[in-house]
Amino acid sequence: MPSLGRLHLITDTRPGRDPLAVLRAALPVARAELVVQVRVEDDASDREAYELAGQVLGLCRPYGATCLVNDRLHVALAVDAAGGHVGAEDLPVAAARRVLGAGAVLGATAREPGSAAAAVAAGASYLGVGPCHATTTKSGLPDPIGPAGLRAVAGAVEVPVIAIGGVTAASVPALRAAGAYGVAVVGALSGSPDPARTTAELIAALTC
Ligand SMILES: Cc1ncc(COP(=O)(O)OP(=O)(O)O)c(N)n1
Ligand SMILES: Cc1ncsc1CCOP(=O)(O)O
Ligand SMILES: [Mg+2]
Repeated sequence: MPSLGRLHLITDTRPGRDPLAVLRAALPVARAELVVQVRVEDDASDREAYELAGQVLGLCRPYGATCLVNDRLHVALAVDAAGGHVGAEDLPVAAARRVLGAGAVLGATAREPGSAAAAVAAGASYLGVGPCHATTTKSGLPDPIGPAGLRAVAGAVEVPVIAIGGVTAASVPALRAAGAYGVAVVGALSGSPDPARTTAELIAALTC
């Protein structure tokens, strides 16, 4: 399995957002360090997810960036994405691994060491851990775990830990010090007035 990129850009498909414009700005800066997770709103159709994933894959390919699909693993298979990401309300990790196959990238959400270790034992190749900080991007989330919570998870597993939730370039050093291999962001890039510059700041913080 190729090494995982450190900057995970999760598509923001909320009204008024332009995920492909953000991606076009980020790709030339982050290149193969970029993992794009295609995440659509729950009420989006599979056809919409499929078409967005196909566009994302086409944009990623020349840069060697990785494309994953959130939740909808049949869409990941249909577009030949590198893999997918599942959480507590999605397919169980072991089932997701059977669907995607042994060679796929498979992320799983975790926020404490026990479930993190279980997800890895079931076949997760990386963990999305959070929310690390407060965020308005997704509602109904539990309280942020902060760098200390992330440190507990990172200490319990051998796979890359990707910090998610309210992450900005300014918060990356503390998350890395706590054991994060990389970060996943929605708002930091989608809401940036200059996504190319913000990507450069995130990459600098992740690779220094
Ligand atoms: C890298 C990463 N980490 C966590 C999540 C959250 O997944 P999940 O808990 O299934 O929530 P939804 O994103 O499906 O709403 C993620 N997508 N990516
Ligand atoms: C999907 C998800 N799961 C935990 S936090 C989050 C959203 C992260 O978005 P942002 O980077 O804007 O805080
Ligand atoms: Mg999910």
